[in-house]
Amino acid sequence: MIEFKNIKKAFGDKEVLKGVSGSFKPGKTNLIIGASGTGKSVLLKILVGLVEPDEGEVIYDERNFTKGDKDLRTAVRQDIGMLFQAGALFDSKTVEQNVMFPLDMLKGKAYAEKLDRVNWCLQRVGLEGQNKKMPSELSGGMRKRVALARAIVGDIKYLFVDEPNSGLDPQTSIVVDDLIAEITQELGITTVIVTHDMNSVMGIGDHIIFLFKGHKLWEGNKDQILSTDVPELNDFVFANKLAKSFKKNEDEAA
Ligand SMILES: Nc1ncnc2c1ncn2[C@@H]1O[C@H](COP(=O)(O)OP(=O)(O)OP(=O)(O)O)[C@@H](O)[C@H]1O
Repeated sequence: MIEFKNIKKAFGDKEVLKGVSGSFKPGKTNLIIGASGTGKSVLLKILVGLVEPDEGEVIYDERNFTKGDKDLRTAVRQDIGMLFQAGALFDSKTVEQNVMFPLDMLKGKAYAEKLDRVNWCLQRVGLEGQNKKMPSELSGGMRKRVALARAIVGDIKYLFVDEPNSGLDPQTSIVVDDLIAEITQELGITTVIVTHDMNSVMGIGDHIIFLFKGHKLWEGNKDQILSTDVPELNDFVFANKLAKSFKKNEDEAA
């Protein structure tokens, strides 16, 4: 389980996070949602230690990541897999080399052992036998799956994903979302996804945190979100015209 308590962060005089707390459980896809600029990515970066909070703490299975020493932080980091937008594939490396990259950082593993793990991950994301392909030969959805294989290659406990569907069409997005949710359940890992894609919310939102202007305004699951009476969340959920017209019809029928 990942717990975060009273997280505050400002950049200059701009307070981005104003005391956000919560927890994420294993085997679940946990989503952080909210409008643009509301602090979702900053919270994600604080959780993984890329940004330090001004106040508050992050605890991984009773290990205090914020206050822990270097060894504790290194141990937690080794349990973390990341699939971030900026973490694109290396264009000059093959699929196999890309996925193996995190394992190459760890000393003491034999190549055959690393290759076994890479092949297992590639098979799990539906890319068995694509080892020697170059990223340029793959579709956007396949590249995302390679990045997912790379994120889980290190026998992780926690998976962090920033906007998994950016640049993907709606159908491919669902395939990637479902794959992340299946892997989360199978491996019993704690997955945290930042998104503003309502399809993801409705498809894989086991646990959802809604951020608004630096506060956690609501939390719940995909079955509860449509009947929320929090106006700011309603505006977010029913932001597009199609969803608005559904809502209007439902309200009129009630
Ligand atoms: N390193 C930084 N220095 C200064 N300001 C920053 C920094 N990182 C983030 N911010 C500011 O913090 C605010 C929240 O940014 P964040 O990226 O978390 O938003 P977000 O909710 O993820 O939005 P989006 O959905 O558009 O990605 C923004 O106003 C952003 O400009």
